[in-house]
This record gives sequence, C-alpha cells and structure tokens, in this order.
Amino acid sequence: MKYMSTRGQVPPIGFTEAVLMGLADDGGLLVPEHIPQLDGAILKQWQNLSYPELAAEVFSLFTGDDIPREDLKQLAENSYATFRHEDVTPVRKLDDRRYVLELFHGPTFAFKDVALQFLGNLYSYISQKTNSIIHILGATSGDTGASAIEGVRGKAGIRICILHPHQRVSKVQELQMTTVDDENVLNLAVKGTFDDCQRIIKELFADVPFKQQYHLRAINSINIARVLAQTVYYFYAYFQLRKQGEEAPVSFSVPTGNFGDIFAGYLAKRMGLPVQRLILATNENNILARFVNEGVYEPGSFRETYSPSMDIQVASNFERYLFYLYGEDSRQTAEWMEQFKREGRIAVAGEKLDQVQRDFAAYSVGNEECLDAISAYHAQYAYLLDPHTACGAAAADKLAQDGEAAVVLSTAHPAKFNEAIERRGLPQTFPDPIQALFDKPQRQTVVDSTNEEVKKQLVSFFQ
Ligand SMILES: Cc1ncc(COP(=O)(O)O)c(C=O)c1O
Ligand SMILES: N[C@@H](CCOP(=O)(O)O)C(=O)O
Repeated sequence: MKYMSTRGQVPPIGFTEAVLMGLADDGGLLVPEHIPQLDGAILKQWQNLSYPELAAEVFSLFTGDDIPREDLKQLAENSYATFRHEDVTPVRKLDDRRYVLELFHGPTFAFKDVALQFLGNLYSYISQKTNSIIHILGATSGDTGASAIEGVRGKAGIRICILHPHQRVSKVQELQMTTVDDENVLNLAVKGTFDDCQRIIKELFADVPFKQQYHLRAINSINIARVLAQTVYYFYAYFQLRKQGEEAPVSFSVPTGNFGDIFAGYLAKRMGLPVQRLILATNENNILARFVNEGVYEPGSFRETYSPSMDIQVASNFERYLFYLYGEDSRQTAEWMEQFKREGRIAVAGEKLDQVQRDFAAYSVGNEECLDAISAYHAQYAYLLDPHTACGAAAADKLAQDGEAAVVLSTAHPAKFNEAIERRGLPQTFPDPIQALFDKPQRQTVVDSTNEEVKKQLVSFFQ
C-alpha cells in the first residue's frame, strides 16, 4: 500500500514514511492510494476476533510490507493491554436500539487513547527499526494532548511538545498534561484558541526545511495512522451489536470537532462495513453541521461551550473528505483549499451536496440542549454522559429513524468534564488516577499565539 497527498504533489510513499511525514509535504493530507474492499467472508472471519487481533488485521491492509504481521500483533497487544476494560471499547445497550460505544477506558479516559496508545508504540518501533529521531509536535483542545503525552512519556528517543489553548481546556485535561514530569515532555499554553494552536503547528509542519531540520512528527489526526486506528472500533462495535442479537441496520452518531473520528467511520463504511448512517454531531461551533445541511463550509464566530474539546472552527480532516467527494481529484482539492485560504469559504451545491447528505446526517447541539441530554440520560437510564457524548446522544435522538439501531460514540469519561455535569447537580466522583492529579505540581510555559514564539520554544527543546 502506498500513500499520496490530497493535493497531489508528493510522490507515492510507503506506510512508515507516511507516518513520519504526518502532514504531507505539499501542505495536503496523506491518504491511502486505494481503499481496501472487504467482502462478507472477511467480515465473517473478523467477527470473533479480540480487539487487538482486529486492530492488527485492519492495519495489515494498510502497512504493505513495512511491518510484519507478527510485529503488528505485538504492537496491538501492547497498546491495548493498558485499557481498563477487557473488550477495550465495549458497547453498552441502553434500551431497544440505543447503544453507547464506550471509548474512554484507556489511560487518559478519552477516545484518543485508542489511537494514541498504538501510535506511541508505533513511533518507538519505527524509531528503533529506522533510526529515526522522533520529535512530536501536536495541538490539542485537551484530549489529544493528554493522550499523546501518556503514549510516549519517558520513551527513549522520543520528545513531545503539545500546544493547548491557555485556560480553555477543562481542569482535569490541564492537569493530565501539565503534571507529567518526564523530561521528554513540553507543554505550551498558547494565549488563544485551539484553532490558533492547530494553525501554528500546521504552518510549522508546512515549513518543510524546518520540519526536517527538527525531525517534527505529528500525532494529531492529520497523521493517517491516527485515522486508521480509529476505524477499528467501528468494526468492533458492529460485531458486538450483532453478537448482542441486534439485527437492525446500524448507524453511528459521532461527536465531531476536527472531523477525524467521523472520517474514520466514513473510511470503514467505504471499506465495506454495513453502516446505515453516519450522524455528525457538533456543538455550537457548527461549521461542519452547516456544511452538511447547507453546503457552505465557512467558520462562524467562536463559542465557548460545555464540550470544549469540540470548540473547533477549522476541521483538519475536512480536506480528506473533500478529496473523496470530488472523486479523488487532487487538483480540485488543492483549488478548494487555496480558495478557502483566500476567501475563508467553500460552497458545494447540486449533486455534490446530495452526495454529502447521503454520506452524513448532521445536527448542531445547543449548549442547554447538551446539558438537557446529560440530565435526560441520567434520569432515564441512570447513565452519565460527558458533554461531548451528550452532543452525540442529542443528535441521535433528534435525527432518530424507525427501525435503526443507533450507536452513540462516547468519546470521554464524564469525570473529565465535571464542571459541565455539576451544572445539573449530578453526582460525580473522580476515578483514582484522576483524583491523584489534583495534588501534583504543574509545569507549562505560557506563550503568545505566534509562530515565532512557538518556534523559539521548539528550537531550544528539540535541539
Ligand atoms: C471528547 C471529545 N469528543 C469529541 C471530539 C471530536 O472528535 P474529532 O476531532 O475527531 O471530530 C474530541 C476532539 O477531537 C474530543 O476530545
Ligand atoms: N479534540 C481534539 C482536537 C485535536 O484533534 P485531533 O483528532 O486532530 O488530534 C483534542 O482533544 O485535542
């Protein structure tokens, strides 16, 4: 399997090179040269695999000859041994045709662990095999950062710098990142929003000489390995539903910000997983819901919400979807992205918009509506949702269709967002690993939201 850029200016490269390149050197995003097609027989073979076995199978379709299957199996075993649940990502049935896919049983209590435990180990593996220097640069609205740090802290040959928006992540998220005292970790708290952090790192990655000089690697979902790892739980969830006797067509409702998670679902569907609908749930930062419903992709005004990890205006994986929407036409994709940079707007209509609406249903969840969903699910099912998952649940309820089983992706443990939950006076206890964070000293450097400031920090940390 080879990888190419959505903007068409990178010669085909193998899996390892794609992981190391992260953002494509022409500023686009890397995608597989073709999407593997699975038939019913393969799905049948996969249905009884454990989570690590399934992850190794999925990855083996994308790694070409770069990683022997035995090594992939070992990587997956090691990565998912850190999860607190034997199923890794269990599905909870709430009632007839309503399910929650719990993705928060990893070390940092968020869905990011599923991909980042794997990617952390993959980076170690690649670094040992290829003698590559791994200097990770990432941006986070709270979860990716904590999870990426946890995936590589203390690992030989790896250093990591994470940018988060200063005082715009939850207290638990901040503590998870900034109480880590390993020398290979640097936290920069940027005076700005997540979009500022993401813009800065993308611009630094796009400066290819700088990226190469300092060996910068990505852990955000711009890295194709992140997306591939996230496809696995769509398959696993589907198989769990069937094993639980659910016979209805299966839809997934996905709390969405950077469009990585739902794009992984889109990829799983394109590979042949029988997915009825992909429901895209946003909070009030609803650029993606507006795109699906109206065909216009244009940032609105930034809103602080109860689901801060989805307070995102410019979604980094959107470009990958545009590429597929336009029949894998890299010239057209590059033009769209150029236009977006120039005019801050992309608009599609007619058959293309119809296609978007066949690919996704979308709903934007208001702040109070999010809290209402938390209260309602607690009252009805004695189940506590975190505010991001609550957006997914509210959208699934709003767009429910008869005869369909809806799986809401639960992207974080409620304890990470206790501030929102306490607004509804609901009981909340911290799991021990989170409680312990409150007594630890924090380390972070507050910086202005400029490329120069960040560059200065990186040069001294990664020298
Ligand atoms: C808890 C939580 N839910 C949902 C999302 C949105 O996922 P994505 O950015 O892949 O769309 C994020 C951030 O990515 C998150 O941290
Ligand atoms: N919500 C995310 C934002 C970054 O998304 P990613 O999937 O591209 O890493 C976060 O928690 O940081």
